[in-house]
Amino acid sequence: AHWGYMTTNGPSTWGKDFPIANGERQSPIDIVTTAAEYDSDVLGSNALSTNYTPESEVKLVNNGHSIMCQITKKGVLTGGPLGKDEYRLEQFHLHWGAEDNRGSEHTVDGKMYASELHLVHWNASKYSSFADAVQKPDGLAVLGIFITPGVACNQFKVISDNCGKLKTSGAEMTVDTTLDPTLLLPSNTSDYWTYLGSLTTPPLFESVTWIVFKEPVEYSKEQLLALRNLVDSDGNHMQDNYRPPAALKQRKVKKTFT
Ligand SMILES: NS(=O)(=O)c1ccc(CCNC(=O)Nc2ccc(Cl)cc2)cc1
Ligand SMILES: [Zn+2]
Repeated sequence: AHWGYMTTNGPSTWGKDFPIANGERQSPIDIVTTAAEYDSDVLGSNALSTNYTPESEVKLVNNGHSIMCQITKKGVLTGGPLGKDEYRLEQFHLHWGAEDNRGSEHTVDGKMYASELHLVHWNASKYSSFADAVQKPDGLAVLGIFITPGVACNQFKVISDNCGKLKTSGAEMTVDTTLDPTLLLPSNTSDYWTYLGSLTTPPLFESVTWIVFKEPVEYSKEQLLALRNLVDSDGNHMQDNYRPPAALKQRKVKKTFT
């Protein structure tokens, strides 16, 4: 059966088809803030920098386990733990709960946020495509942004206002409006945790340099409700589409702030 988030096909069953689920660098993790190591050279050498070109139209897909925005413009992430390598923005998507008390994949000292936004990039300095990079240990970089209920996020409106038209799995649509991925980021992009991990959904490849921002962004209750009204590939409400934290094993989490 297709993997999902229900009892019958959820995270505890993924190891059957994807044995790497119990690997050495799986994601997400619980970020234990006191154990994270301040690493000035992650910060010192060159600050993390994003250079995104605003999308002139927004391509949305309900892929059966999340809502995804496919990026067509050139967008580059570099610096920080990525060094000089340039990572190209490929897509972004989210994970969320049925209620505000859960929904993020990474947790901070055990605290779960209502949702988590993932901006997925692939290493264009070393590989020729996303598919080529997706299985390489330094192939991907994902920005993790925590979402908390509050004021509406204007840049996210194009997604939340169109969830109703993307109800069923496989639904796609192109919205003729601009979207600047930079405006989906928190105001403070200097303070983050970073560690080596994996895709948080099957195929769970251990190819991701994770960069999780400390500062959450706010979405309105209505915007969070719009996500919960999406329907997954089994015809159920797409909710609680998050993987719980995996074992840290022999890894260190670094932080850029004291
Ligand atoms: N939640 S997340 O941000 O960790 C995350 C980001 C990206 C994916 C990509 C899934 N898609 C994929 O794996 N595609 C693929 C697989 C094999 C080949 Cl050979 C080619 C393409 C999954 C989770
Ligand atoms: Zn994700």
